[in-house]
Amino acid sequence: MMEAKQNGSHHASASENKTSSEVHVQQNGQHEPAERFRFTPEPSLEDIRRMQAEFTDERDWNQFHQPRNLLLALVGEVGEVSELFQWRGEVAEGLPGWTEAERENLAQELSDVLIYLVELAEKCHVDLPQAVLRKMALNRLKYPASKVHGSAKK
Ligand SMILES: Nc1ccn([C@H]2C[C@H](O)[C@@H](COP(=O)(O)OP(=O)(O)OP(=O)(O)O)O2)c(=O)n1
Repeated sequence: MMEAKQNGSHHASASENKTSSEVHVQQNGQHEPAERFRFTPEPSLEDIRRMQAEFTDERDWNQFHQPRNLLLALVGEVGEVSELFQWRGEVAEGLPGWTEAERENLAQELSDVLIYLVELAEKCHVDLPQAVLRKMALNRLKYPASKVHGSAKK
């Protein structure tokens, strides 16, 4: 977000995150449209885990950060994200009409969710990046593209 502020607009950083060529070839060989929003690659989930561990160690807060407390904190932050969307009706991709302050608020609340999620996984000894890979493999098996293409049915 620092870069976005220096550039004077979130749109600058969002467009930097878009691919320059017409079609981006993903690691799995699939193609995605050039205009799809992308993250910067860093920090990794392990970087986030380490930074949050340093934050809690420096404050002697590990004593409060047991799994159940972290889960409650996570759910509380999800509630704060929900508040930002409350009563707006459906919101289109890219959040057209949202102010910079609203976008920054959302970025902060989503970050809180991620930080608590990562720490909850750490305290439960779930290696989250690897678990995500396993879960996505299961998702692909459960919902073969050839069978479910264009259908949201379960
Ligand atoms: N005991 C705590 C308190 C805070 N944090 C960190 C993780 C979150 O990223 C952020 C949460 O801070 P707040 O509880 O102050 O929540 P908000 O930043 O959302 O503020 P508010 O609830 O006032 O909107 O700080 C933490 O790790 N452990």
